[in-house]
Amino acid sequence: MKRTDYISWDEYFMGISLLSGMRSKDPSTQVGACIVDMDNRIVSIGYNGFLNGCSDEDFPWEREGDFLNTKYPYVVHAEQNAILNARGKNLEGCSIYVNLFPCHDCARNIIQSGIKKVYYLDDKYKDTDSTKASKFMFEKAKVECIRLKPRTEKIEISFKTQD
Ligand SMILES: O=c1ccn([C@H]2C[C@H](O)[C@@H](COP(=O)(O)O)O2)c(=O)[nH]1
Ligand SMILES: [Zn+2]
Repeated sequence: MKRTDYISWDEYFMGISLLSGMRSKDPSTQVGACIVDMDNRIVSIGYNGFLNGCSDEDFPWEREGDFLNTKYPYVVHAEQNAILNARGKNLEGCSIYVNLFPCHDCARNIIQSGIKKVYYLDDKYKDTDSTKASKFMFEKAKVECIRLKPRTEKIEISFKTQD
C-alpha cells in the first residue's frame, strides 16, 4: 500500500527554500528561494549571500552604521541568486518559493523574469515601504502572491543510516 504521509508539492518546494537558506551566513535573516516550472520541476535555487569569487571575509554582516560598512550594499538576495543561477533559462510562467516576502528590488527582477506566482511564508517586513512597493508592483504585473500556511511547523530530515 502506498504511503499517505508524504509531503505536498508546496511543502517540498518551500522545504527546499528553507534548506537552501540554511547555507546563508547572514546572522540575522536567512532567505532561500526555489524556482519551479509548470511541470513541478525545480529550475533553480538560491540563498542570500555575498559575491561569487570574493572572500566573505572582505564584507561586513552589520545591519547598522555607515551604509558602506553594512551588508546591505553587498549582499545578493536569495531570489536574485535563484534567477541568476538559472543561467538564462526561460522562467516564463514559473513559480518562486521563498521563505520571506520579496523586497522591491527582488520583486522587479521576479516580474521581469516572467515568474507568475510567488509562494512565501514570512512577511515580517510588511510595514516597510519596500514590501509595500513589492505588493503594488506584483498587483500591477498580475503576479499572484500566495502565503503558505503549512499544516505542520516542522519537517525533520535525518542522515541516520540503517546499516
Ligand atoms: O527580498 C529579500 C529581502 C532580503 N533578503 C536578504 C538580504 C539580507 O541578507 C537579509 C535581510 O537582512 P535583515 O537583517 O533582516 O535586514 O535578507 C533576501 O534575500 N531577499
Ligand atoms: Zn530582495
